[in-house]
Amino acid sequence: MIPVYTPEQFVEAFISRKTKKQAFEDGVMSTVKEVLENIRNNGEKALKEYTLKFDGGIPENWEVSEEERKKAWEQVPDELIEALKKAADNIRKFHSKQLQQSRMMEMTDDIISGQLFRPIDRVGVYVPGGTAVYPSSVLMNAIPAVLAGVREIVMATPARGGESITPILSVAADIAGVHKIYKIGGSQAIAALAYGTEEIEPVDKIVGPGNAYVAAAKSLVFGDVGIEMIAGPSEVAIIADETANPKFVAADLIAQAEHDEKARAFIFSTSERLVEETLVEVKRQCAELPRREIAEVSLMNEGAAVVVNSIDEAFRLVNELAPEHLEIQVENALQYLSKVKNAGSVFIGSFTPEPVGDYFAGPNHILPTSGTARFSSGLSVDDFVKKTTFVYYSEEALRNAAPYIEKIATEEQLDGHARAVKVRLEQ
Ligand SMILES: NC(=O)c1ccc[n+]([C@@H]2O[C@H](COP(=O)([O-])OP(=O)(O)OC[C@H]3O[C@@H](n4cnc5c(N)ncnc54)[C@H](O)[C@@H]3O)[C@@H](O)[C@H]2O)c1
Ligand SMILES: N[C@H](CO)Cc1c[nH]c[nH+]1
Ligand SMILES: [Zn+2]
Repeated sequence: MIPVYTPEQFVEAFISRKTKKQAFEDGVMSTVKEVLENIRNNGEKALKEYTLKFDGGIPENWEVSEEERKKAWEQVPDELIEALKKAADNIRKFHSKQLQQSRMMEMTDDIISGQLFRPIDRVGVYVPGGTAVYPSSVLMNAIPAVLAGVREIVMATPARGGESITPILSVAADIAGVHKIYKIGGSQAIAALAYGTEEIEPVDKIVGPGNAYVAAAKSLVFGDVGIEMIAGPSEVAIIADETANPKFVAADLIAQAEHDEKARAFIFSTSERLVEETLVEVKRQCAELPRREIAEVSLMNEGAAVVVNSIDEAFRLVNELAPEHLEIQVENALQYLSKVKNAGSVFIGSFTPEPVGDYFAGPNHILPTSGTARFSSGLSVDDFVKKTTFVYYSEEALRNAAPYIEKIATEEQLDGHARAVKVRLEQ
């Protein structure tokens, strides 16, 4: 069910910028533009209209009440709470290493410069909830924001038919440290967070994954608010040699494919036998899967199996592809880490399937997709921090620097700039 490509065909179909599909379909873009404009101009009235239209009901209150949040703890099994707490500990531990202190540098005796690190004040985190429930994404979104010191973290997630949200999301929000939860989804949630309504205060930055409507909305509000990235459907690229286990490889391809019909799962192997056995395994394992239809459509339309001549060729293709997730299932896999140039997150060896990272290991699972790992990185504490530079010059220091500054200012024909220096040194 996964089509087989030659390396050249793969490049043409999945990497070439000329053949790359546009990010969002026209229909999605036009719907989202209308939603954003209407909510920006008409606030609550428009937010209710779209929530009813796209999510089938309007909740009594947008915000999940304290009582609902408390009750949620009674509705979630203890073992699930324990699993989430353990995952949260790992995520906290990993992300706490990303924290940076403001720094001051004495360049000379009379020149000081440095950087202030300040948390963003209000952040909106989007947690998808259309076709699956993602408590793990609550943790991944919010824990780095808490560590960065964000004053208020508000979470938005859809509530089907105007009901409350699934209790596990509320529990995960408490574990992570989310301050407010809104029962709003899709592009209407992004509009409400970006522009505010009579009942919802706007935020400074919106982070988190979502479907095409959410992603398109984030791309359009960027500038009015910050965003971390536009995360598209999930992706995995697996590099496997003849020592890899086809059962494991097939399971990992399916694990991404089951997210979304548009998810992309690729295998690059030096072994024709492994590819053949993996394809058979994929068919067998898909048959047992509750989300089988989604996975099958994804693997058939967006998947690829490529037989390569060497592991080096596999890395060349993968580095051009810049996938969200890369699995290396080859002999002595750790040794190949140095060959990775572009990837959101890497999973090394046969016993590190990608779901280890989705749920538990600690690194973030909100990662760049669609080739954007060429120039961007996964969500981190940095996304919630602003870095403000500062400088201090004494009179003596300015006197020493003046000729250089004046020279460049004059070249730029900005005499006012030159004068701002000169005027201080004239007395
Ligand atoms: N990168 C990550 O870390 C990560 C994590 C979890 C999920 N995901 C991805 O997030 C996506 C989740 O998508 P989802 O749909 O399940 O949830 P979602 O919450 O992103 O989207 C659902 C919302 O979309 C809106 N919507 C649906 N159809 C619409 C239409 N025709 N017009 C306008 N609005 C419409 C509705 O308001 C609905 O509430 C998947 O692609 C999944 O792979 C990514
Ligand atoms: N694999 C997804 C990121 O692409 C994250 C996720 C959440 N839950 C399961 N998986
Ligand atoms: Zn996943």
